[in-house]
Amino acid sequence: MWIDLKNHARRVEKRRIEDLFSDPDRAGNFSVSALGMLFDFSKTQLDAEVMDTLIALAQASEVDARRDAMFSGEKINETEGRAVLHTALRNLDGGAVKVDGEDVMPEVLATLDRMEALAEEIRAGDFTDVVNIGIGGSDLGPVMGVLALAPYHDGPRCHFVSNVDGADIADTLRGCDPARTLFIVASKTFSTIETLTNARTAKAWLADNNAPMDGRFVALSSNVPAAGDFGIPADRVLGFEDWVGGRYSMWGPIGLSLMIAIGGPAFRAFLRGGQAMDRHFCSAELHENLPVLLALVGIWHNQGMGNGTRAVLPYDNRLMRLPAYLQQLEMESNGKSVAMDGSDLRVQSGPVVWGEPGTNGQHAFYQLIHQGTAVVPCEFLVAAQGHEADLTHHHQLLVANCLAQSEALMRGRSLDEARAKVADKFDRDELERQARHRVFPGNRPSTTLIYDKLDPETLGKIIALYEHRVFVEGVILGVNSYDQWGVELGKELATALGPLVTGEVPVDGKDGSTAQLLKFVHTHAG
Ligand SMILES: O=P(O)(O)OC[C@H]1O[C@](O)(CO)[C@@H](O)[C@@H]1O
Repeated sequence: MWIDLKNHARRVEKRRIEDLFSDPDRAGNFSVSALGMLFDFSKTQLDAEVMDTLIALAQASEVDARRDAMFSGEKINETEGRAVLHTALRNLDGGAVKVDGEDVMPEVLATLDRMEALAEEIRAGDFTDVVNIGIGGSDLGPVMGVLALAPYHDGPRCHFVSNVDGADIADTLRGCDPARTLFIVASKTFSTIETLTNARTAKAWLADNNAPMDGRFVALSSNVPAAGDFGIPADRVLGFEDWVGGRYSMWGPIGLSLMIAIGGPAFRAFLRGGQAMDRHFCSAELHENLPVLLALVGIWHNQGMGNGTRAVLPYDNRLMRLPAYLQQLEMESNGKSVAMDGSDLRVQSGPVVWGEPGTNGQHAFYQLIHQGTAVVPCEFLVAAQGHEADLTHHHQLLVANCLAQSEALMRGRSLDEARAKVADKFDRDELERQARHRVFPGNRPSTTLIYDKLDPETLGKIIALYEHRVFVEGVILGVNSYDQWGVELGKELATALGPLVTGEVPVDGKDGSTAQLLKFVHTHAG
């Protein structure tokens, strides 16, 4: 079937996407509306035959069966021997979920209640600032969510420190009052060097400012003993199980900073949004299933058309960290070249994901998207409504820009149109040269996800949509989307290089480049 996909790509490559709209039903046939959102993928080269192949691919990969296995607590993360049940964290009223025969829901719901009580205590206390210290999945979800739901904030200010670069914590703490700042140490393993280093610095900052440590730290971790060793008592630790992957963890304790910012009821609305997407994913037919369709469009572009990257372009400024969040979600999950069974992957691994919010990206990298030689499939996201009732003209302009971009990518501008644009400015010879620079090839694919308004429930739906998209793409590629062995080697080498950087250990046996860089550090570090 991979061959069929390539053959389809060859069949359609010269065709104009625009021409496909001579079929008056195209927009309706190549879009799906569910849960208050519309996913339009009609501005792509997909046609009924390609769709048949993609659906057949999903069926042959047993997406349905794998999905059911995931939701029922089977250990589908085979390389780590773990179940994958972040969905249980938002299963507010969905009944039992069993792992090794035991229902995990009573513990999940009790933890959610504890989390809410703690969040309310912090919101009602006299903290002005809350600093979440975490990295990767223990940072990107909460930071993305806190920015996304700014209109719902009524708690203390939330900051996020992730980078081991001392600049991150120093710049953050400069604006905080030691007497009124609470630290959240978010680390599933409680062993991540960046997070522990920052947490120790936070502790020292309190001590240096004669502020008590008591009641000033909360830990979010699966490793309660390690949090205890750090000095955070068990009653200030919110735990979660190993069946919640780091990049899928913002629905549970790791989302505490978001809950502190927006309050328990709004956080539960976020969970309800995720749960609604789970139900849709589990019940809708493949050809009407939002996550499946988003995944199939991704597979088509990445594997069929051979596009190595995809851009995520939210026309929603508060989703400014969504591209970064999706980079981890998608690239840590599906950036693999070994299949689940240990064999070499016979297709490309998942694509590079990147992006920026519109309209800012338009004034930065859209030049390449429109006129560069590589085709970058674009995924637009936009709300029908903004939050700023007195600034509707801004929102209308934002929407117009979003729609204009997908139209421009598809239509392009022909040489004749370009000539007409500049005909009165140049003489005949110069006109030809100038016109060529103003040609847009067009025929560049994009999809648009449009929703009512970015409220907590909608954010929950969008994030769960992308999570399941990654899962479906992973199943079709044949990889394990839930491990991340590719991050290990760098961590090991950084630990080994530490004493070489400090000079405790001589630089022996290193490659010439690394040795030269170390030498520069030693002579310039001051
Ligand atoms: O929450 P932890 O255990 O500190 O891990 C942070 C991040 O590090 C990784 O393990 C590797 O980058 C991510 O998967 C994870 O989100």
